[in-house]
Amino acid sequence: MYIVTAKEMYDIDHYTMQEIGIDGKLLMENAGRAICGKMKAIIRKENRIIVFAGSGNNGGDGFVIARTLLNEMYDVQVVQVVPNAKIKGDALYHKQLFLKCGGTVIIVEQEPDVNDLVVGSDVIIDAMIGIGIKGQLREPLRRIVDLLNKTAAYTISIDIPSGLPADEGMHDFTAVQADYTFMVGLLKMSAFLNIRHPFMENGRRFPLVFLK
Ligand SMILES: NC(=O)C1=CN([C@@H]2O[C@H](COP(=O)(O)OP(=O)(O)OC[C@H]3O[C@@H](n4cnc5c(N)ncnc54)[C@H](OP(=O)(O)O)[C@@H]3O)[C@@H](O)[C@H]2O)[C@H](O)CC1
Ligand SMILES: [K+]
Repeated sequence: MYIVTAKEMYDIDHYTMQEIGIDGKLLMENAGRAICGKMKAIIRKENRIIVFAGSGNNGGDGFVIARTLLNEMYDVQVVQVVPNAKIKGDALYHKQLFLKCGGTVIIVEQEPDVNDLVVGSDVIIDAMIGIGIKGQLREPLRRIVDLLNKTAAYTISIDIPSGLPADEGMHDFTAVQADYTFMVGLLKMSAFLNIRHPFMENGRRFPLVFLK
């Protein structure tokens, strides 16, 4: 079993893209589809599902997941937690595919009633930030994480619960208390550090799934 730091994961991704030649868009597609395949054991067609998508590639994974679920007739929409200008590169490509497939993207800064959306949902998919997190969560993510942690909806985090530090060295933080976490590629060190214990003590599980 390999457990990697954020830097090691980035090095492996870089090697996969630059040396092997697999395009980043394809890596993202594979990650999102593999997670969807496993997720179907947890979610149901009648569930109202919201994907919270952030600005980086973790958000890109979220757009792939949203499109895959939409195309399989799940009731899913995306809440984008950053302005449009922040979505770039591979994530923007997958956002556009989702929109062209008929998907709905609600942008947090234009939507005052995110709370109402969350209250009316059964499943939250947290694709706001993965291993690219730096320091403590900034607004509006901090407020959204607090909101998600109060909801009764089943919360599934992609790669790591948003806000959880990717590596050692940080102890004061706010993060999503996930009911389930799907890790992308390899197991991340953050899952094995003492810092994750408060998330378990709060009564929510943090199981790991290793996806090749
Ligand atoms: N391993 C694989 O096979 C693959 C993994 N993928 C997924 O990609 C993420 C890592 O993607 P990356 O773009 O490097 O980073 P993130 O999406 O986690 O986050 C970057 C964005 O987050 C913003 N940010 C950073 N710190 C904060 C903070 N404290 N508060 C708020 N926002 C923050 C940052 O914004 P800036 O304005 O600071 O630049 C970034 O926009 C990995 O976890 C996997 O899920 C890929 O799909 C490829 C395959
Ligand atoms: K996440």
